[in-house]
Order: sequence, then C-alpha cells, then structure tokens
Amino acid sequence: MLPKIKYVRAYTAKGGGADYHDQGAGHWIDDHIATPMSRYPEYRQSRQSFGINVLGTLVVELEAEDGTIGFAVTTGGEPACYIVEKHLSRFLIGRSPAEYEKIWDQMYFSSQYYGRKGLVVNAISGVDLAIWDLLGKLRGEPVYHMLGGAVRDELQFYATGARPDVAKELGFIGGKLPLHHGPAEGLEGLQKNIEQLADMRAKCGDDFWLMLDCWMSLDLDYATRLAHRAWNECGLKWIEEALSPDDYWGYAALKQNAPRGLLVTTGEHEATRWGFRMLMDMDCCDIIQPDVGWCGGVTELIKIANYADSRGVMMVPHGSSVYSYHFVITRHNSPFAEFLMMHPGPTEVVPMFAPQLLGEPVPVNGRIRASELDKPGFGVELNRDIPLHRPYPNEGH
Ligand SMILES: C[C@H](O)[C@H](O)CC(=O)C(=O)O
Ligand SMILES: [Mg+2]
Repeated sequence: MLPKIKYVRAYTAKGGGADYHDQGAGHWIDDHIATPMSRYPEYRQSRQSFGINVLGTLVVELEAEDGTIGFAVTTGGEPACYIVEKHLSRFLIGRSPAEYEKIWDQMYFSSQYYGRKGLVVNAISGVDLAIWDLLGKLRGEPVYHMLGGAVRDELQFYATGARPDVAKELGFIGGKLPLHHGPAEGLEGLQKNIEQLADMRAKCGDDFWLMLDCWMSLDLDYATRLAHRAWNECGLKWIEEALSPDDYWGYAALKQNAPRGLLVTTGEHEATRWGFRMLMDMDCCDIIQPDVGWCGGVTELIKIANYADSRGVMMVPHGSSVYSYHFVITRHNSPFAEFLMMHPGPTEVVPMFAPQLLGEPVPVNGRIRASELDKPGFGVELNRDIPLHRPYPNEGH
C-alpha cells in the first residue's frame, strides 16, 4: 500500500517560471505581440500592460505520510492557492495518490458550478500533476513509464520565439513566431506581418518550418487573408490560435478557408475532454495543442490524447516543460514537441520554467533523449531559493 497524502500546500511565486509571460523589460515575449486587446492602442505595445502576468505561478506541494513530496507548477497564483487549499484539499488529505481518477472527478465536479475552464482547471491541473509527481516518487518511476513508456528514443522540438533563424542554428526542426500586428492595425499591419515572415523565410531558407502564433488576436476574415498570403508568399507551415478559443464555428470555417496544405492549430486555452471533443467533432483544426498545466493535468490529457488518436488528429502540447515531455514521449500522435525560448533575445536555450525548477532538461541540438527523463516523478525539484508565499493555509496544514 502506498502512503497516503498528509499535507497539501499551495504557494505563489513571481518572476517567470510557469507564468512564463512574467518576464523583465525588453524580453521578446512582451514586444508588441498581437492580442485580442490590441484593438485598444494603449494595450498594444505590452501584454503586461493589460495584466498578462497578473496571476503568477501556482506551486502545489503534496506531502505523503512517509515525508515524500510531490509537487507541480502552473499558472494561477494567489486565487488558485485559495481554490487548492480551501476547496480541493478535502479530496486529497488522507487519500492515496494512486486514486487519481476518482480524485480528478471529485475536484472537477465539485467545482463545476464555478469552474469548468480557465483558472479552476489550472488549479485542478496543478494538483493532478503534483499527484503524478508524488506517485512517481513513491514508486521510484518516471511519469512516462507510468504512462506506458517511450515510443521513441528522443523528443524532437520546434522553438517558439522571435528568432527562428537562431533556432535553426541551434538544431530545432522549426520556429514559431509571434504575430505582431492585429486587425486594428489594418492593411499596413497585415503587410508588416507578411514582411516580417518573409524576412525570416529568407534567413531560414526554404526547408525550415515556420509557424505563426496569433494568440487569439484575429477575426475570420483577417485570419483567412493572412493564411493565404503567408502560405503563398512565405511557405507557412501552420497558423496557430488565430481566433478566440470560444469561436469553434470560426475555427471550423478557417480550416475550410485555409489553403490546402497549411495546418490550422489551436487548443492551448482549451480545457478538458469536453472542450477538445468540441474542437475535434467540429473539425476546427489539424493539430490540437493542449497545455498539460491548463487542460486538466495528465489524467485529463490521457482522455484528450486518446480521443485525438482515435480520430487521427495530431496532438502537440503547448509549452509546459517536463509536464509535456513525459507525455509526448509516450504518444505516437505527438511526433514532436514545443520548446518555448525563454531567453530574452531569444538567442540561447535556457530552461523553460527557470528559475522555479531544478534539474529541468533542455534540448541539445533540438532534442532531449528519453533517458534524460529517467528520474522518479517528473524528475525535477522545486527551487526553494526563490520566494514562495503561502496565502491560505488549509486546516490540515
Ligand atoms: C508567443 C505566444 O504569444 C505566447 O506567448 C506563447 C504561445 O502561445 C505558444 O507558445 O504557443
Ligand atoms: Mg500558442
């Protein structure tokens, strides 16, 4: 019998890490990136100006009766701490981490009346990842072993950041650029978007994948025009998250309208098996991109991935560092993974969730070997030198 969970603790942390938009001035990730808020000129230059980094990181720590600690990080900050400590902890204390299915079900359905997506599911995801970490640490097994084992020897990565040309030199298989100008900047903005992409195509050569991340900023008409020009003039591989995550009808139309061969991708702000079922049943995209720290955790991602597999849909999770790596290595329908370049330039490979995780593997020549994941749980430790704040201790302490 495994030791039971004795303590549940939820902390917040600031300064990068799982809340990867919380970076210092001059970072590429906050440099005039198109967003749904770009229609307001005062919020166009910086995403931090409208509060993209307002939540911070949520750290969930579960301590078992024998003192073993499992933990996970995701976004959600102080409000997510409240949900974990004051609501979800009741489903954890005194329970075995091997009961992850029932625990997930209880967390989700007890919070459904105020949850279902967004912050609450981030909090549930953080708890679920901490459970899997604890389970792996108690069993002395990496999470990917518990998920069925590796289906290939290494992970291959594309890089997200403003410098696909540097990503190519660093050995990545492709580069995903942020889109800089949204519909409010008119035809001039559209032209600038195409010129930036064309410039990158010239720098990277013809056979390197180039993708555009539109971070929910476009409307269907703009997205269709952009897709055609970017495909015809620059050989774009995929157009990502062009529309609001709620606009399933728009995504279905975009997939119909897009040039044959260009992939439509979305899902990083979608959650649960029901949200992804909607995307797939409505034929909204070619690749789904759940974030394991936001979609419901590993327990839910198994269901999402199996449904995608049964429909022949590719699943390439969004960011999420080790939480994604341990999953992707086990799936045939996840042939490659994303690496978010968190160097400000970004001209170097640095750990995605630095400084919060210790022992986080990074791609070398665009790859991580499966054997690098061979440590119990998710194979990382919490960096306790960073300031951690615990705002709402539960009664069990
Ligand atoms: C670069 C994008 O705007 C965003 O910050 C990250 C993202 O959507 C992705 O990695 O995908
Ligand atoms: Mg994205």
